[in-house]
Amino acid sequence: MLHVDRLNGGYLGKQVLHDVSFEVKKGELVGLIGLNGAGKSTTIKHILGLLSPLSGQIEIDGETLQSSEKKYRKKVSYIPETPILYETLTLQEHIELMGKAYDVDSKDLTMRTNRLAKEMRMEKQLAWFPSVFSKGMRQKAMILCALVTKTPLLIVDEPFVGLDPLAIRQLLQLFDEYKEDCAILMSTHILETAERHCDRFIFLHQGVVIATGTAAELREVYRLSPDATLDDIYVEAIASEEQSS
Ligand SMILES: Nc1ncnc2c1ncn2[C@@H]1O[C@H](COP(=O)(O)OP(=O)(O)OP(=O)(O)O)[C@@H](O)[C@H]1O
Repeated sequence: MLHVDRLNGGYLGKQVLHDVSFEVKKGELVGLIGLNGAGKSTTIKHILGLLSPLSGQIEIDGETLQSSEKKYRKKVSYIPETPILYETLTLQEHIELMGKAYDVDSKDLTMRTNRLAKEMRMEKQLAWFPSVFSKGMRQKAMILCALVTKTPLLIVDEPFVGLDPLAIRQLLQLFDEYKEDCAILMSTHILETAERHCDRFIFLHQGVVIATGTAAELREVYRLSPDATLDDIYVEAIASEEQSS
């Protein structure tokens, strides 16, 4: 669903990503893991088309920004780490705006909204303005806005910050359903949760992909015992990278 091929990118005068290649297939929830400053958000900004690559290609469900910007943008939705909401629109109006932007059939939109609002315990809040939302409610609002679109690719940046334990569990269940016919790329530092719910992992270090695979595959790569956690694997990956550089 998502193919990132030899991506070199970053900001004006500062290359951050070096030959980054990976893919996320339909049916997968893939964890993008890296230290602070590793380049996770920069990778996400490139996939969302907010930054232009120096070289390389990004394809979502057969489309690139070059082949058709409009089609490409409709194939990806995004849950940002920091909620961005319009203070003059209710949550319901935010969702309607998303529906229009992504051409979601109005019946489907109503059905998805009702269901997701119920599951995320946000039914009452549909009529509220963001100014009266708690931090967690703002985050849940962003989640609802992204999930109603049902795009082939969902990108999620640190989704658990500010959510209560029940909401985290509900969100992970929603991800499980969402990925049945879509793909999800999730950046997170919460390795314990990632280990339990992600199908595969991409380790990004100093703008370079140093390893990809399932937890079992990565344990083999780093010759770790079968009970090594993702945390152990990640620490080993960084140590061996720093030793060899
Ligand atoms: N707007 C910007 N202009 C220039 N450099 C930037 C900009 N944003 C980030 N960077 C740099 O790009 C590099 C990668 O940052 P990025 O935000 O992608 O890291 P990250 O992996 O998402 O980190 P974190 O886990 O802390 O969120 C860092 O060296 C950072 O200083």
